[in-house]
Amino acid sequence: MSPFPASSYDKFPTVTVPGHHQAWTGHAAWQEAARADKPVVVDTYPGVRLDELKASIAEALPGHRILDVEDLAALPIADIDALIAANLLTDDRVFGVLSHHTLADFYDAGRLAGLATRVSASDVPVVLVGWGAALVPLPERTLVLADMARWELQQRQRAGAPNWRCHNTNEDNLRKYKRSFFVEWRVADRHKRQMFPAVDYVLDTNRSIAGATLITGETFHRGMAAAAAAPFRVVPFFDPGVWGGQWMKKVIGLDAEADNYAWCFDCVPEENSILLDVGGQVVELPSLNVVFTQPAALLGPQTFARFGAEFPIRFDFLDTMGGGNLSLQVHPLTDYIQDRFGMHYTQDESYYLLDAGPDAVVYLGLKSGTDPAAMVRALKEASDGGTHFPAEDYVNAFPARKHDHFSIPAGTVHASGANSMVLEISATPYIFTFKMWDWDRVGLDGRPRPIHVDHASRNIQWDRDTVWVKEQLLDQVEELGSGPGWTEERTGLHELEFIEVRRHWFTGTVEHHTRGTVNVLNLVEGPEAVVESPDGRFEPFVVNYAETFIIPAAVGAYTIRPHGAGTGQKLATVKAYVRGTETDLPARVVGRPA
Ligand SMILES: O=P(O)(O)OC[C@H]1O[C@@H](O)[C@@H](O)[C@@H](O)[C@@H]1O
Repeated sequence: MSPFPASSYDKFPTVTVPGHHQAWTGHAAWQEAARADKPVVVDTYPGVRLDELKASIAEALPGHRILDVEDLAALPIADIDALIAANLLTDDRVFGVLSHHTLADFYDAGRLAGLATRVSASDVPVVLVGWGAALVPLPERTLVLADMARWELQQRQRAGAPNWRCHNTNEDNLRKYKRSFFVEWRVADRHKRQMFPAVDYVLDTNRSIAGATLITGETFHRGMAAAAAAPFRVVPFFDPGVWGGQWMKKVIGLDAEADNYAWCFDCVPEENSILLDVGGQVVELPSLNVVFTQPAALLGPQTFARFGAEFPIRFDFLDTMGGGNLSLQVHPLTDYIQDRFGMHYTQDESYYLLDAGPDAVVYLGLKSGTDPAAMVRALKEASDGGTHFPAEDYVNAFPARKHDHFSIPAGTVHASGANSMVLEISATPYIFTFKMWDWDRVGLDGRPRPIHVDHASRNIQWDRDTVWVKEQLLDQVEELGSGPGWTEERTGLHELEFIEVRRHWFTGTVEHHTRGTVNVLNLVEGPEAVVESPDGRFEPFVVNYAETFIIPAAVGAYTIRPHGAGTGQKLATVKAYVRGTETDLPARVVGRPA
């Protein structure tokens, strides 16, 4: 294993909103929102602490009447439970079916209309609050979106927060997450997207209600447009796990006292946040807002046409250095994930090794000659009866070295072994892991982690054996071109997957072009590089070792060269994009904003 490289990895990247913009905090925020002589409507993302919010508004605006729209007009939770029962189905702790409800389904339309009448008849100014406050049919209003990133919501759930209007403080976190993932967040994002064109203000409630910062809708939209016009990074988050390791602590500079860190999600815009610098004040918002408000500029017309307002590429880290094996697992085929869970596309993956111990292996594909029935029987016995599953008898273990790239098309049995530092370059879905064997251990909560042998056995592609994996998935690197001070290679992914990955090794300047589609990169070798615009369209953007960064489709031409501590060294980036979405049409023809 190479000594852990030190990195200046930036854990709090920000996007500067150009121009002069104001932000308000505390009482000043509510006074600003109430400035116009109109009812104030504060629509909250589910999970925002409503009691604190109401108390804080009451303190700042003592002359106002505050009406909680949820208490006054939402359906009883038992009725909502009945409506969404089909989405949460079964006893399964993890998997449900994606909801296609709208927030209006969870409300009594008559009561919403009654609230509107009450507001117009009120002799004092009114503030409406709650998830769905914007559904009250008012002729005029000041609309505030109180927003929050999913990652913060998960932390709150782990600390005891219930689901929306539920009394499930002590429920298993996986079940809380399931209700959020399959229902609440789908409905909330659908509702939020409708509000974006009309928002007067956006409130960042990620930290505290008392310290919540307010910006205008115009500042918000400028910030989103700024993100989609230049290279940017989302805010990474780090999570411990049963197999977690020690590498990220040292390289990224995380809490040395923590037991381990397993995951770093540093490009999962669905869950991450983005930091906007608004005149020196930092505002945190879900990075998904960039995807929703700027889909064509960010994704490019062809990726948007194919996926909708959805960021299809996921980069994350899996650190098992000094830790354990991931569960032995398989991901669903597209046909299965659509049929069973209502997802549009599946969890195709790949592991790029940022670093590897001398004993590191990737478990990948079945041993040639494996008898499917015998393997499924052994897995079932192990999960039912607590017997040992001899994984090595059934599954290949290939040595893994730094800079190896393993493709893992859905349906292929796999796991990263201990003592590996993986950069996952995968399709965005991330919870559809069918664990088959968890190496005789329990999860961090002391309970066995959920095992899904039945789902797994319906998805394993039994012909992906030793021979197939060696031919199709190992050592696929192909040199594509070179120039002064650089070479370009294709490292993956397998032809069954939709992501193309190019690696550049360079000592000089490499010319890149988005060709009308979003690029996601990581500096996988060398301490520091700079991304520049040949025609000065964006400020030089410095990236450090192991940082993932997004180049929006609208950027067009950009260059990357060694910089600062990286000057004079041989560096490498990996770059991912959706195959077949590049276009050589001029930008104006493909709809790039002016
Ligand atoms: O099931 P465990 O062991 O936690 O591993 C789960 C991890 O596996 C990897 O292959 C990927 O699918 C990750 O997205 C996932 O988080």
